[in-house]
Amino acid sequence: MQTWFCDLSPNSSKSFFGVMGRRPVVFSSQRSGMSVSAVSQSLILLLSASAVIAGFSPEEGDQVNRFQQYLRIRTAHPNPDYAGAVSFLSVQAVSIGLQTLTLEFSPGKPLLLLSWHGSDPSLSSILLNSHLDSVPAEPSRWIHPPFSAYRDADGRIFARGAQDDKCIAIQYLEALRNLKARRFSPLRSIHLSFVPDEEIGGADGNEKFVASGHFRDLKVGFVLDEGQASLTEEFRVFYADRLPWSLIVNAAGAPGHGSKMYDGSAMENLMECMEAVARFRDSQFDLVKAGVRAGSEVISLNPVYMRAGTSTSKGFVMNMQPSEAEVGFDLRLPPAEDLDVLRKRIEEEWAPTSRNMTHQLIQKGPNRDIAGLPLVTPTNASNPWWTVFEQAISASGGKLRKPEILSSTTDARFMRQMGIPTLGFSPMTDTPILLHDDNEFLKDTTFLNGIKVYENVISSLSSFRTAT
Ligand SMILES: CSCC[C@H](NC=O)C(=O)O
Ligand SMILES: [Zn+2]
Ligand SMILES: [Zn+2]
Repeated sequence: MQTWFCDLSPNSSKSFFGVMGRRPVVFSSQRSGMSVSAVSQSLILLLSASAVIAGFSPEEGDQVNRFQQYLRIRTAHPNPDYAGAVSFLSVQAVSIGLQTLTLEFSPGKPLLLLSWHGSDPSLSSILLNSHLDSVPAEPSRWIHPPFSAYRDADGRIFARGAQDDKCIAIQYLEALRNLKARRFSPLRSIHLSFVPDEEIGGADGNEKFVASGHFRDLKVGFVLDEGQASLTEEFRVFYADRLPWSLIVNAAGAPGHGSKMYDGSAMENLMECMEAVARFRDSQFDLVKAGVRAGSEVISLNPVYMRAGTSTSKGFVMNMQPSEAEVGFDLRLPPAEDLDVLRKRIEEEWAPTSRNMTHQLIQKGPNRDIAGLPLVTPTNASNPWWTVFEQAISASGGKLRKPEILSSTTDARFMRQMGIPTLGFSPMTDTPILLHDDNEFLKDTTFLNGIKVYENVISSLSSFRTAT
């Protein structure tokens, strides 16, 4: 493994991320001798710009300003500016006094790891995770450009990533900045990971990180990762993700004249598949509509593409029935679901070979932890971390809604796979849920309140003695 000193001067990010060696490459470590002059150059640039915002203290104005700066980095797929994001966050980390380490498990996909060492190294650490990347945005559909971080008269800050999940990245950092200023001293080490590629499945990001020696050496006992906004005054917390599957069904059949009705065409076979799938989908959705189950407690299933027809440079041929047709589905399964039952249903009802159908099932990530258990973090007294977390939320004057399963899927599943208790939590109350949506925003006051919540949560978790 190679080690590189970090140069945080404004123009350096392209060059130092361009250097590759055997994986993972360690690019920087403050401890191992970061260039002071290069860092201070960036710090002067950053810290001299004190932001004055009416109604906020100078410190709060600066915190909002730093959030906006991070939001302006173009981290959307398919070409996220990982180097820019890591460079910005590294400068923040140095200004706070955190140890920095940049890892690269996959070329061009850096992972930033920050550490504040606790006074009792025999205790396990806590890890605060967020992802660097964002989903794309369609600027024409936004009322303010998606990478402007425009703050309107109501304090709403518009940006792709404002909720998902650049807010928590800066809130973690600002909470640590405040704790340092209060001379807080953690018993347990506090680590922050900023990982690439969560939005596209995490295979080159967190999945590789948790399997590495770097991760093992952190001795992580508990993880906080992203959650979702809450429409009410209660915070939401997530103890599991749904398991993501991609299903591709191919149907074959005799081609024929568009005017002829006959049995066994590829399209007829595919329609049979779609009808069977639609019946199952209704059975699940009806449970949600009737209020019997939450949306994340059923199996969701949605067609995401269809491919069929005989096409020429002039378009589809309208009087030919094709010999092949294909449909792709996004499926999400609650964590304790019996996978074999669903596999059997696919084989027998949705894509039976007897109807000339084949299928491909791609499971994205693990569904069991290293002990063979479902990827679920207990939210009761059996998990002392839960108790500490819950009490810290109450102590900060917050209320928690009943713990939920997350509808979608995050990198938390990789930490749960290692048997580490992991909660999904983003402190956003009274906020519309706008992740992956147009006009994603977060209010400045909600953002600032989240910093206070994390101060309580992080200080409690890192002072907690009895769990190992
Ligand atoms: C299939 S894993 C992809 C992870 C992605 N995460 C956020 O949206 C999701 O689609 O849920
Ligand atoms: Zn996210
Ligand atoms: Zn997302």
